[in-house]
Amino acid sequence: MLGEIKGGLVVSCQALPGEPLHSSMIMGRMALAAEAGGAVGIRAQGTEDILEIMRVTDLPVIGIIKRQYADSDIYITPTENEIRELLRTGCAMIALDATLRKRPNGERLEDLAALVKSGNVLAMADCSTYEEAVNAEKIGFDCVSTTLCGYTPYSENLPGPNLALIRRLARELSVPVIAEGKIQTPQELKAVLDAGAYCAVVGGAITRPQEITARFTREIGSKKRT
Ligand SMILES: CC(=O)N[C@H](C=O)[C@@H](O)[C@H](O)[C@H](O)COP(=O)(O)O
Repeated sequence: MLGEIKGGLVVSCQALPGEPLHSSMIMGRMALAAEAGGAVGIRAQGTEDILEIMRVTDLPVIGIIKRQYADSDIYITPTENEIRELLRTGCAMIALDATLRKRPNGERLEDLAALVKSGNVLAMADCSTYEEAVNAEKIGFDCVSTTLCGYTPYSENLPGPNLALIRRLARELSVPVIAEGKIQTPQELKAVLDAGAYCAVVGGAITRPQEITARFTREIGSKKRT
């Protein structure tokens, strides 16, 4: 599967409860549109969306489940329960928070990576810093991503993708480095690949129309009706 996504664009099709497009049917259609536009893979949240996307497209799916636990800030595939749910979908890769923060139920990252791999599924490490990505490679993840850079209190929070981090990781790690997070334009997509990313994941700029609309309205001063 990693070979299939090399050098390409993976589109993240996610709408959580409370978002305007929250619907498996709509996420399936988003994925179809992404496929028609040349995407090489889809990242999706929740078993219903993943199954619908796998039903309507031929693209490999990176599956996650976002869930909050009271005893931890980690919410992207936080525990072995979410991994077991994802393994049942047959998705090609499972991504999980690979930060070094305390996990729910005191679970250990290395055990979770091993659980993913025990299902013959690739494990993707969502990281926020260089050190986290190095650790993820060491404990056996198949690829690392910059998904959480700017989303942990201690990581560098830039308005766009962190090109310096991508460049450093691509130079120093052996596993593929996937650029994910804050890629807003085709030019930024090109820039992350030029910085050495193996492939890139773009979400909101393609699949969250409320964010796209807000980027336009901000430019002219919003005339939101009350
Ligand atoms: C931090 C976090 O929770 N990121 C989530 C991870 O799955 C998604 O909400 C993002 O949309 C995804 O990472 C793609 O990023 P962007 O939408 O910026 O292109």
